[in-house]
Amino acid sequence: MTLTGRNIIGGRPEGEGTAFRAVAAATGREIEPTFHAATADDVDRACALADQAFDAYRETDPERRAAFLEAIAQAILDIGDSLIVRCMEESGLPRARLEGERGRTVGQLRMFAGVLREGSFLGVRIDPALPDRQPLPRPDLRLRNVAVGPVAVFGASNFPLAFSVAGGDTASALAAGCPVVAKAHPAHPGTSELVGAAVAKAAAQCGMPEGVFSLLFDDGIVVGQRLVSDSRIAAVGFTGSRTGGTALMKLAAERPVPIPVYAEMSSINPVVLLPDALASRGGAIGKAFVGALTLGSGQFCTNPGLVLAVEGAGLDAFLSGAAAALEGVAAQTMLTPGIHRTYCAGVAALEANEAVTLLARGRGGGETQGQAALFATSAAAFLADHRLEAEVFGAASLVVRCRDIGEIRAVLARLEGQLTAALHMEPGDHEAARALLPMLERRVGRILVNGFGTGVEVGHAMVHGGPYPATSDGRTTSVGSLAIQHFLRPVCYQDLPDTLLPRELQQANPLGIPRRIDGRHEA
Ligand SMILES: NC(=O)C1=CN([C@@H]2O[C@H](COP(=O)(O)OP(=O)(O)OC[C@H]3O[C@@H](n4cnc5c(N)ncnc54)[C@H](OP(=O)(O)O)[C@@H]3O)[C@@H](O)[C@H]2O)C=CC1
Ligand SMILES: O=C(O)CCC(=O)C(=O)O
Repeated sequence: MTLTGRNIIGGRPEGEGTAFRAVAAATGREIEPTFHAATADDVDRACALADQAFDAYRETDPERRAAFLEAIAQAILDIGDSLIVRCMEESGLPRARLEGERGRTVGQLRMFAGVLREGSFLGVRIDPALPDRQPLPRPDLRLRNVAVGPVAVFGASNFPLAFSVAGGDTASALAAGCPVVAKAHPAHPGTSELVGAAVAKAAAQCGMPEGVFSLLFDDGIVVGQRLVSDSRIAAVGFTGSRTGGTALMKLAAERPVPIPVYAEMSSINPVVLLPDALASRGGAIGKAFVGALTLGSGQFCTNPGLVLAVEGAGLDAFLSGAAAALEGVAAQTMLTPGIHRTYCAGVAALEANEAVTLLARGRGGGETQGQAALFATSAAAFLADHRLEAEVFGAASLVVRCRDIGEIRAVLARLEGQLTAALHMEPGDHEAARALLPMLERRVGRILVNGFGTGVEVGHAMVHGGPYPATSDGRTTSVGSLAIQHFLRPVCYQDLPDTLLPRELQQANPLGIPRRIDGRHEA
């Protein structure tokens, strides 16, 4: 497909706004074609069409929406290798990673098709009338979840496929019955147009209303701000920086009608190395840790940015194993010049901190490449300096040397909300781990053992979330089937005649979906 460089509004390429070009991540050179940022009129039209599409789209049969999601998945695969090639050029990410990410994107869309067919996302609850109840009769009460309305989705720079135009937020919003207006990340506009055209093609094939999906470009923040401020937008999905996410939360909260922003933001993902694990395999954990730290140049919100351990021979073995592995790691191209600059500034700030020691660095590289780095400090210094808790987005991590488990607890108690926490343990560490679990449950969305949080599994039991600032709303997840809850809200129907009820609530259960009757699952 030839790129047009134009927004996709109601299925058509449109727009003559400010021109900009994509930049090749590896060279910093501009790439063809010229893209056009959405104007105020473009944003208005995309939102108006989404609003017009909403009522028809939200009442489409779950089966039709499932077929639509599957058609999007197929249309993305049908783009073929040109999608991977363009994405490699724009993001600097390697082929194998992007092919895997495409598989995840397609898998995610298909998973939500399965969620629609299974039906429990509708959350149907029925409390049948009790006309003879004393002292008062009970009315007939029937609850189902409905779609919230048009959703604005912000593509993420670090996952140009799985967290972007047809990524998790778009898949869950479309599954819920919400039209989507996607804002392409300016780091990969060509990839975004290719995927956006695939979504538009699938919408046309499946006879969906034209406003069900639009894609808008911008190389600044104005389009995103207009979108979040538009009265027809009912919710926002975002993956990116804490600065960007909190700015959008503020904007959404200040609207005449405030709306939820589901932002997945910063996390340093503490890794706790417990004593027996360190004693028995400290060096091997160090090597595995470097693999997780440097994957994708560390540009993951699940990157292990903080390591906590009690001082001793086991920690020394971990550090030697990690340093030896890190010194062999080549510098890797980072996603954008801005992300590279921010990473270098974060590393420089750690280097300049007198309480921090540089333990090892990866191999040096070119102007756009991130050089991995491992630092250490004491628990006392960490507790005294809030700056050491800041996310350095890239392959840098800080080891906090603790005198005992009590200091590990003290550091964990200080941490902000996180996406993940990892515990490395042997059976002899179980008691120590048990004592840490309640503290971790309060602070993180996912607790894992003998591994690292990078590479989130897409499934039904996944939580990719966590208390603020990991996300704007720790009650939910942005990966996995539960993410559909972002874009649903419950409505109760009291004493409606059966013929007026939506089909999922009708007495005969014509859709054959799981329901709770009087608090119990229907047999
Ligand atoms: N923890 C994580 O998962 C991630 C963290 N980051 C962090 O974010 C930094 C920048 O990376 P980036 O991916 O561009 O993330 P940003 O949060 O800066 O941007 C994400 C998207 O939001 C838009 N945006 C940002 N701020 C606003 C605002 N105030 N109003 C409206 N829209 C806004 C951006 O537009 P535009 O780009 O046009 O300005 C972009 O489309 C990284 O260096 C890293 O520190 C990044 C990715 C993931
Ligand atoms: O580790 C992953 O697979 C997902 C990471 C993520 O959500 C992010 O970096 O934004």
